[in-house]
Amino acid sequence: MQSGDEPAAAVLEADALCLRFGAVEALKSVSLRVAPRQIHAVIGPNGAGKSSLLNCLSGFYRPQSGAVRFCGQDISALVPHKRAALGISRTFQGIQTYPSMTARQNILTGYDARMRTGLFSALLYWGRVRAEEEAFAAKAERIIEFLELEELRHALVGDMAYGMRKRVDLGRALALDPKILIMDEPMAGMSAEEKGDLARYILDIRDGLGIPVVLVEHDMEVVMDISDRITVIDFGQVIACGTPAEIRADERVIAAYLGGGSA
Ligand SMILES: Nc1ncnc2c1ncn2[C@@H]1O[C@H](COP(=O)(O)OP(=O)(O)OP(=O)(O)O)[C@@H](O)[C@H]1O
Repeated sequence: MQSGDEPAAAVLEADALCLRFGAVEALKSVSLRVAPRQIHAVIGPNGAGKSSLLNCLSGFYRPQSGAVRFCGQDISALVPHKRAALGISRTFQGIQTYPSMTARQNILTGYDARMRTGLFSALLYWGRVRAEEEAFAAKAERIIEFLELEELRHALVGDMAYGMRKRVDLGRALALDPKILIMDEPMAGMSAEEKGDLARYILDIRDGLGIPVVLVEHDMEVVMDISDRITVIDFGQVIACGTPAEIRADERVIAAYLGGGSA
């Protein structure tokens, strides 16, 4: 685990984001900085603005003001697939896998966004396409090993238990060769055992792959166990940011949760 000290450089940074939906102020000047090799959780009661923040980071929502920076570059104007191509990968609530495809095929779909060779040049440079495909197949195999999916490599995802489907979904997100991984409620709907497994993979993603993770999660036990840093949002505002120990002792956080949070 990292210390609670503010690190020098941020991989991903939100700076004073303001997001409105009509009269609803979903985010009121929200800032966040994710350091290298950091698991950074975003928590808060229902409707606090957590998913809105993730959507601003990955480009699905465009805040009215504020900026999003990735490795120092202002990416506020970039659409989601351009952010993905830079290395900002994301998993969503629920399942994003294709049920009629195998685990391996699903993971390979993650590479589609990275294929450098377009259709026209593919016709001209068949060899280059083959080389690219072989490289992706080798990488997919490493992800299969990393996520311990060897025995399910050729199994149809639609036949798998929920936790395994979520694991394949994570594999698809890792196929992007991300420089950061954003996860929206990854533990939702999982059994205690599945949560334990996923928590271990998230820690391995940080420690083994060196990829920082931003996650929104309602399971406080998991959040407190695996996070290096936690940002707490309430009514669209950051009310606290610190280590799990600091957040646990924070009076505003306790009040926000006891005062009506169901998270
Ligand atoms: N696309 C949208 N259109 C209109 N209002 C929205 C939209 N997305 C979010 N909101 C509103 O913005 C506020 C913040 O919602 P958001 O989903 O970000 O909260 P949350 O913290 O993720 O909640 P939960 O934990 O319940 O998922 C809420 O009042 C919500 O109704």
